[in-house]
Amino acid sequence: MSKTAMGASQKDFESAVNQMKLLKKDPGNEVKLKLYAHYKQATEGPCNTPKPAVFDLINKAKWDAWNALGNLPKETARQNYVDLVSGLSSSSDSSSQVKPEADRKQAGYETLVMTSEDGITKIMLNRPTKMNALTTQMYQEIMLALEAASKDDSTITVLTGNGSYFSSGNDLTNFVISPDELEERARRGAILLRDFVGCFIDFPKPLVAVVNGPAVGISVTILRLFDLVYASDRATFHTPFSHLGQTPEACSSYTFPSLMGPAKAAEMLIFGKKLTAAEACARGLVTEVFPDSTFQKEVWTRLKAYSKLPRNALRISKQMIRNHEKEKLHAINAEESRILQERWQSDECMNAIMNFLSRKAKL
Ligand SMILES: CCCCC/C=C/CC(=O)SCCNC(=O)CCNC(=O)[C@H](O)C(C)(C)COP(=O)(O)OP(=O)(O)OC[C@H]1O[C@@H](n2cnc3c(N)ncnc32)[C@H](O)[C@@H]1OP(=O)(O)O
Repeated sequence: MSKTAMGASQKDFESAVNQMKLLKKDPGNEVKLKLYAHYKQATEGPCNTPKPAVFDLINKAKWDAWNALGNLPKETARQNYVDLVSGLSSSSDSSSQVKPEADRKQAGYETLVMTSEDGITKIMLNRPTKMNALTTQMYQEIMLALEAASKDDSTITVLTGNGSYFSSGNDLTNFVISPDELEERARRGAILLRDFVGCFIDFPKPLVAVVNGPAVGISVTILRLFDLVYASDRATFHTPFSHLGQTPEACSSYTFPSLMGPAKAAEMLIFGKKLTAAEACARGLVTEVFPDSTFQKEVWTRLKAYSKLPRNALRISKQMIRNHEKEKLHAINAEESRILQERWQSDECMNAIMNFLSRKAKL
């Protein structure tokens, strides 16, 4: 359907709304937000509801999209909605029976690649030239991806990295800010960290880390919140918090001592000892280590077999194992985030980051 001088009729609009309900292919978050915004504008006019809280990510993204339409007339919003749906329907009509890889990829993420196939949703960190260092945008996209994965019809969710690293942890340029912004940014950083870790604590389905290479910082500490951790023998596990003037996060101040004993946990979390994959496996942080040459093949064969197990049984068993600790983990997460909010404003932390950025220090 194309634009006419009269614009789309109410009947065209209603038919587009019905067509959307029949759409088989997920159009991705970006398009869904546009559709939502134009639907609201067409039916209710300019955005008229209070802005959701900053950590209510999904409702805030929806509100932002609607609010961005300003005073766009209802008729124009109706026409835009009809055009958007028409574009989606024709592209899904022309899709072939066997979907190519690009089609299975879900749109709407800039820093991740998210795919769903064979009962497995894979979230791949996708900043290989920066060793998958985690930017603010990436933390937010991972939360959105986990939220989507928790509701899709897959059995297992996997997090992995593209390129040679699993992840080099927090992107240290997240802290490159002027001194007058520091307090506010530290406050927002602590909220983001708490919400990010909270998504892993609450994730309802079996969650698997496919650790394809070295892992640093938060990409190590978060692993204890996964149900399976498979590692290549090329992977290393490094938490250099003290070197950075920082302190443990992702509940590791509690989970690591309970997993490996306080003496071994101290070696990692206080003194920054880097572990090989075999050492991490011996300490219970990693489930199994595979030779790098056969890593992907062996791991994905295993996961495809697991994904055929009864979905609800897997989910309920995961929740039974995890639920005992949930409340405690949320409390620890909040406390660790609060302590880091202070640390990020310390001279020790600022100096360490400046050293990294001026290349005086590398881990
Ligand atoms: C909301 C906030 C939540 C905060 C939660 C807190 C978490 C704490 C942590 O995660 S602490 C861990 C922080 N990570 C680091 O300290 C790692 C820093 N990086 C390095 O030491 C090295 O880059 C390396 C050892 C990971 C890899 O070294 P290598 O020599 O192999 O490669 P390069 O250094 O040349 O890296 C290639 C480019 O990638 C950039 N980069 C890598 N990691 C990070 C990072 N963590 N932050 C920012 N940038 C990173 C690196 O700068 C290179 O970029 P360039 O090509 O533009 O120079």
